[in-house]
Order: sequence, then C-alpha cells, then structure tokens
Amino acid sequence: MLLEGKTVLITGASQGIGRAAAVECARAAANVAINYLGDEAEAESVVAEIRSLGREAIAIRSDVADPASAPAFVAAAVTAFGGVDVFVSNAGICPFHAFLDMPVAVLDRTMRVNLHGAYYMVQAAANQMVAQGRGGSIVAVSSISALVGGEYQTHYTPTKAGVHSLMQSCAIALGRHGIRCNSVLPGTIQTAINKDDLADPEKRARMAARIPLGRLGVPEDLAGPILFLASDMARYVTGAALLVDGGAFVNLQ
Ligand SMILES: NC(=O)C1=CN([C@@H]2O[C@H](COP(=O)(O)OP(=O)(O)OC[C@H]3O[C@@H](n4cnc5c(N)ncnc54)[C@H](O)[C@@H]3O)[C@@H](O)[C@H]2O)C=CC1
Ligand SMILES: C[C@H](O)[C@@H]1OC(=O)[C@H](O)[C@@H]1O
Repeated sequence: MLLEGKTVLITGASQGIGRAAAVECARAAANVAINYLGDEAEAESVVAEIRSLGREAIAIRSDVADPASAPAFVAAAVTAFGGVDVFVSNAGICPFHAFLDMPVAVLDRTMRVNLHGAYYMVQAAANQMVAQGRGGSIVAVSSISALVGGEYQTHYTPTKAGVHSLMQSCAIALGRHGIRCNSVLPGTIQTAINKDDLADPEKRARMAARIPLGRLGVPEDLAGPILFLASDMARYVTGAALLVDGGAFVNLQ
C-alpha cells in the first residue's frame, strides 16, 4: 500500500477535490485528518467513509485564513495519529466577480483563504515535519488558473499562481529536510465551487468541447495525481507542477 503507516492532513476536505483525495489516501492505507469550514455532517460523512475503509480519521472545523488555525490543525493530527507525513493544502474559494467593480472584501477574503491560508498551513505542517526528522510530502492544489486568466477570476487567478510559486520556493527551503513540495493544477472540475458558473448547460458543453479528453473533470480525477505526489512513487519529484486538466491548457486553437 502506497501510504501504509502514514498520516495525511488535508484542508478543505469535507467535499469536492479534498474529499476525493482524503478517501483515496485512506484507500492507500493512510490515516487522515481533514480540515473544513462547511457543513459538519458532510465532514463527519468523510470520517465515516474513511473508517469504513479500515483507517482512522478526524475532522477539525476551522478557517484556514486564521493564522491560529494552522498550528491547531497540525497539533490535533499529531495528538490523534502521532505525526504528519503528507500535507495537502486544498481549501479554496472562487466567488466569481467582474474586475472593474470588485469589492475590496471579496478580493481580501479570496487572497486570505487561498494564499495566506495555504501559507500558514504549509508552514505549520513543514515545521512539524522538520521536527520529526523523517521528511515528508506537501502537495498544494493550485490550478490551471496559475497559468491562464479568467475574466471573472482576477482576484482568484493570482492566488493560484501564488500557491504554485509557494511550492517552488518551499521545495528549495525544505529539500534539505527531505520534504518534497509540489502542486497539482486542475482544469475545470465539477464541484460546489463552480456549480453556479456551470449551471448553464450550453456553457458546460462549450467548455467540454474545448477539452481534448472530451469532458469536464470530476473530483476523483485529482485523487490519483495527489496520491502519486504524496507517495514515494514520486520520491525524486519536488518543485513540480502537474496539470490535471484533460488537456485543456495545450488546446489553444
Ligand atoms: N473545481 C475546480 O474547477 C477547481 C478547483 N481548484 C481548487 O481546488 C480546491 C478545492 O476546490 P473544490 O473541491 O473545487 O471546491 P469545493 O467548494 O467543493 O471545496 C472547497 C473546500 O474548501 C473548504 N473551505 C472553503 N473555505 C475554507 C476556509 N476558509 N477554511 C477551511 N476550509 C475552507 C470547504 O469547506 C470545502 O471543503 C480549491 O483550492 C480550488 O481553488 C483548482 C482548479 C479547478
Ligand atoms: C472554479 C473554477 O471553475 C475553476 O477554478 C479553477 O481554478 C479553474 O481554472 C476553473 O476556472
């Protein structure tokens, strides 16, 4: 099993991509601690699913934008499972809005959750990994939006470029500790984050038609790539970014 005896922490894992990654890591024999800010019942259903796979899980409700939530999440996982081997920084929001009248509050919240939150969490996990002295793997969920723009995502795409850049710098800062840092760059994945934006069937069909593999993504499409980067299968991979977009990025014309 790829993650036998390992502990995995994932932020924003009550639903969507984070949830799919949490379940996949449990299938690979890891115990999993999830952070979330949504519905408690949903988070508990992830815990139940992981337990049904024969692994242990805990769910901690907190806001990643609060700097205090990061050391608290890591400490809770260490208390429950004895350490941290893999950290997946996934929590994120994308409140679609036009550029010219972007409210300060929307810009500020998006930056604080997506970029500051990732920074605080990755830093807390890295400190724990360094103290343990046995290396580790950090995976950040960036986006194809780190590489391309979006008319209603001018506040969001810079955060995803930032997360991608954070992993590159952390790969250098943490390599000497045996800690690998990589990002995944999902394309358009059907989750709650874009439910309204993709509500129009014509828009969905138009977007799917631009994807060489012929469909939008689902959260489970990210589970394998995240597991790969988390595991020793990727033991010489650090500072890398893995596009998981059905080929959308390379399909310019
Ligand atoms: N769905 C997509 O097309 C893509 C998503 N992504 C990224 O994937 C990540 C996961 O998003 P999805 O699964 O699509 O969305 P989702 O809305 O289904 O899941 C987001 C998760 O983040 C949590 N969350 C939100 N704000 C939080 C906060 N302040 N503190 C703690 N948890 C918080 C929610 O509780 C939820 O569990 C995000 O970082 C998003 O930017 C990247 C590329 C494409
Ligand atoms: C939420 C969007 O549908 C999604 O988020 C991303 O990061 C992708 O680039 C899509 O725009």
